[in-house]
Amino acid sequence: MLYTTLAELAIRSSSMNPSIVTVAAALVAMVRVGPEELASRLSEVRPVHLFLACFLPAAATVVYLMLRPRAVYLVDYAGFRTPHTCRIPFASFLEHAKLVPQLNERSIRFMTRLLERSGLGEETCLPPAHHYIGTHKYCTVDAARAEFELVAFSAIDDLLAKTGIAPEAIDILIVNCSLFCPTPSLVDMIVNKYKLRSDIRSMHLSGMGCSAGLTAVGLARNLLQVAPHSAHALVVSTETITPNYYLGTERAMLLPNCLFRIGGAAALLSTSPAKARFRLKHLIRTLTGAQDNAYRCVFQEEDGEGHRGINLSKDLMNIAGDALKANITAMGPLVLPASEQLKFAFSFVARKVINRRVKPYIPDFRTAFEHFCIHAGGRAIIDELQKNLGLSDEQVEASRMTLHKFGNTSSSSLWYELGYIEAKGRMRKGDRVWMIGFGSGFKCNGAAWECIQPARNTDGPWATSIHRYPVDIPDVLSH
Ligand SMILES: CC(C)(COP(=O)(O)OP(=O)(O)OC[C@H]1O[C@@H](n2cnc3c(N)ncnc32)[C@H](O)[C@@H]1OP(=O)(O)O)[C@@H](O)C(=O)NCCC(=O)NCCSC(=O)CC(=O)O
Repeated sequence: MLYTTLAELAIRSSSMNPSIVTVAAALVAMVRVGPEELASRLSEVRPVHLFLACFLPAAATVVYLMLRPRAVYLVDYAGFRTPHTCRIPFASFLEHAKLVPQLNERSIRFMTRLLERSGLGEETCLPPAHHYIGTHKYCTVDAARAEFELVAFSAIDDLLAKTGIAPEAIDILIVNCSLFCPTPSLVDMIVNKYKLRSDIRSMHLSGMGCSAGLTAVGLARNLLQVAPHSAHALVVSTETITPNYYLGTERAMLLPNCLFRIGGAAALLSTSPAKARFRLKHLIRTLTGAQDNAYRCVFQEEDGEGHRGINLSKDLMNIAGDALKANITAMGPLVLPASEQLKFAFSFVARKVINRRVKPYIPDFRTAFEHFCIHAGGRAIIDELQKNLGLSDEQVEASRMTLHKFGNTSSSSLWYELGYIEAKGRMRKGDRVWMIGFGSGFKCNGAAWECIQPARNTDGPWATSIHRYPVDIPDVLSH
């Protein structure tokens, strides 16, 4: 009787733990049957039954553990600290542009207008070659390599110093850089510089646009599933600006000259939680390139006069909005609390069944994330996301300030933003971060991280300027 009561108590008090409930239930059953009946039943058990009873659950557990996806962690990351010598205030940028014979007065006026409205500040940087007069003559393959070396090697040096990981411990190396793709590849340059192992798995993602940083993280996550336990994957994300200065007069191709700036970041991922700072919870990739307008909205081409550049479509904001919708439809169920999902489901059903004019419910992602890193692709992108996701000014502060301080640094902008949040001391253990990248293709990639260990110091690209941020960014900058 006492045993029965104890077991029943155990069942009640352990309502949250199924294994305790199972053991307690077995105990109750045994007590109810009685010792003699139990002994006679046990004597009927044959060795084969015992073997199967032990072996099958053990085998199932081993198979489950082997097939279960391994958790992937961000050990740490480091952003390239832009040197003061590469700074390009608006006045210098425009004065320099006036000296480029291919650019006419109308183009200069247009670029001036764009810069004033772009959300960029006076401290963004261009690579050394863009500071020379007669720029195009200096934009050689050697100069482009030098830019990559400056950015990537500095970021990797910082990362290795921070993490204390030796280069030989790197098992996987992925570089994403969209527009500069030399041979030997950028990956080979890193292997050569750091004398990495000959059995390293290495990949260079080119032509994949500004959202490729998260594509690289997703690829690293997948490769880490089949690598030895506790393997390390180094991801380097950058865009080499040197060979991409547009020298024509097409407005849609002049826009990148005004927005893109030098920058890059290195991130170390591992399946080992030791020393890790963040855990990768989810990564969702959306590619809408099957639609012609989405495919062509960020397009490298030659203009009518043969000048090569990147054509940014005016339709980009609508296309990005559609890609975002598809991405959050997949991300939402994984991260949103049940209440938000129910509200969304009700509005969906109401629209389908009752009236199509019922406003669709946009889930409140602030219930799922404490921090947001939105690709700093341009002021309009951040404005649009802030509006669509109902984010506060503080929640988009990291994106706006990154655009102001560093410009559009392509895929590395997300890491500068994470760095901003940490440098401001806003990251807490357990906080959830949503990174949203956009880029040519057209792609929208999203990653959800959980903080395990906030940064211990503010060393990094924001170290010398964080005390001046946030700054006020007017819609139109007046000089
Ligand atoms: C450039 C802006 C800051 C300007 O903002 P404003 O709202 O103040 O002004 P606006 O939109 O009226 O534009 C000002 C003038 O520029 C012109 N204009 C704007 N965008 C243009 C475009 N893509 N092509 C040609 N002209 C363009 C407008 O017609 C207008 O000229 P007029 O007054 O004469 O009509 C903003 O439009 C912006 O942030 N756009 C998004 C930039 C972008 O595409 N970023 C993604 C980069 S790609 C990326 O990051 C990923 C990747 O590469 O993979």
